[in-house]
Order: sequence, then structure tokens, then C-alpha cells
Amino acid sequence: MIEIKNLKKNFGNVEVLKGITTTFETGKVNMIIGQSGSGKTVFLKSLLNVYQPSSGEIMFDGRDINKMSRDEKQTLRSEIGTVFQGSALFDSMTVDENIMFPLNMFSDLTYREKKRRVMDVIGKVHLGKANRKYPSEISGGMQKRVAIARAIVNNPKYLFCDEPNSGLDPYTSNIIDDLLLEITKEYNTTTIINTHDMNSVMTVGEKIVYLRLGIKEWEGTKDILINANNKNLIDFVYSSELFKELREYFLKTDKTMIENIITKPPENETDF
Ligand SMILES: Nc1ncnc2c1ncn2[C@@H]1O[C@H](COP(=O)(O)OP(=O)(O)OP(=O)(O)O)[C@@H](O)[C@H]1O
Repeated sequence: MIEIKNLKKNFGNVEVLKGITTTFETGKVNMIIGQSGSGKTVFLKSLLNVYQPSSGEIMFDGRDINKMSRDEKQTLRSEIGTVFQGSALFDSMTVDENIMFPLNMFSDLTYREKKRRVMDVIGKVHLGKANRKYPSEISGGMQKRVAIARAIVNNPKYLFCDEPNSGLDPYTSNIIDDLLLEITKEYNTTTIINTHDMNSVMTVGEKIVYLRLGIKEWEGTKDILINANNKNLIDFVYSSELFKELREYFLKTDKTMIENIITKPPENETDF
């Protein structure tokens, strides 16, 4: 579990995160949504300590990041898997070498053991026989699988993903979403995903945190999201064309259904 209390981040005089308090649960897909510029990436990078927060508390399973020694921070770093926008693979390394990279950084396993771990996760993300290829020789969807395999090769407790579906077609996005959900359950990770993709949110999101202008405006489950009593959130959700059309379709269908019930008498007694 990751607990965040009153997290603030300024860049000079500009306050980007204005005091965020929330909790991300273990074994769940937690999603952060919000318009461009709402602070999602700064938030994720503050949790990762890429940015030093200006104030506030971040607790990783009870461990306060502000009170950690250098060694403890290094241990925490080894427990975190990350998938960043654009996959961020090393172009000069093969798929195998990319995936092995965190093991070289954080483990003292033998080469044989590392190789076995790499082959295990390659199977897990269904990369087939792409292991000897270079990133430029495989598709965007395959590159994303490599990035996920690299993120989980060290059995992380925490999995952070920034826009994992960016640049992917809807079909491949669904596959990546399902994979992230499956991994979260299998590895029992605390997974945090930044996304604009409402389809992902409604398919695999378990807890949703909505950021706006550096403030947490709403949080909850996807079941209550579409009826949330927050105009900004609803505007954001229905700004997706698909959602707009679905809403109109259901409104129309419901209306017709209701009219039918009210105006049509039952054809015979057994209708009830
Ligand atoms: N290193 C930085 N220095 C100064 N300002 C920054 C820095 N990084 C981000 N910002 C500002 O913080 C705000 C939030 O940016 P952030 O990248 O977190 O938004 P986002 O919600 O992730 O957007 P997107 O969905 O487009 O990725 C923006 O106004 C941005 O200009």
C-alpha cells in the first residue's frame, strides 16, 4: 500500500501539486486520470523520487520515504517497476538485454539465473521469439510488452506506468490493459497507472483518482465514476467521443424502454 499525505510540489514559484492526499492499495490497479497538465506525471515522478516533493508524506508499506537512508532508498528503488511513455527501451540492446538490465543493476544473481528470469517474463508477456531482436525491429505493442517484462523481471512490489497505451491502437491497448491487470493480481503489486484512456479506466481500473489543476478533485471506484457528483470529472469523462455516443445511446434506449412500459398495455396476463 502507498499512502500519500498532503503532497506538494513546486517548480520555482509555480505550485504544480497543491496538497494531494490519497491511498493506493496492494494488489489493485489504481488509475490516475485528468486533463493534460493536471499534474499526473509530476505526481508519479514525485512518488518515484525523481522529483523531490516540496512537502508532504509518502509511505511505501509504512516506510516514510522522507526518513529513508540512501541504502533504504536504493532497496525501495529495486522494488519498483516502471513503464514509461514511449517504452524507453535502450535501442542498442536486444530485447533480452533490455529486460535483464534491472537484474544487472539490482541483483547479484548469476548470469544463468538472470537468463532464466528473463525467459520466464518473456513467456509471461507473450513475447514469443522476439528476444534476440532490437527494439527498432519490433512493433509498438511488442515494445510495450518488453517494457512491462523489464518492469516485472525483479518481482516488484510496486508497478508505476505513465500512459502505457500511448501510441497503441485500441486492440493492442486492450491486450496491454489485460496484461497489467493480470500481473497486478499475480505479483500482488500496488499498481499505479496514469492515463487519459477512459476505455482502460472502465476495463481494468479498480481505484480511480481524478486530478485537476494539481488537486485531487475526486476518488472512487469505476462503478460510481459515471454517476459522480463532480461536473469537472463528468465533463472530462464524457469528453471522449465514445463515451458521449454511448451516453446518448443509453439515454435514448432507456427512454424508449420507459415509454414502452408506460404506454403499452400487457399483451396478455402472463406477461407479468
Ligand atoms: N520540470 C518542470 N518544471 C516546471 N514545470 C513543470 C515541470 N514539469 C511539469 N511542469 C508543469 O507542471 C504541470 C503539470 O504537468 P504534468 O506533466 O504533470 O501534467 P500531466 O497531467 O501529466 O499532462 P499530460 O497528460 O499531458 O502528460 C504543467 O503545467 C507543466 O508545465
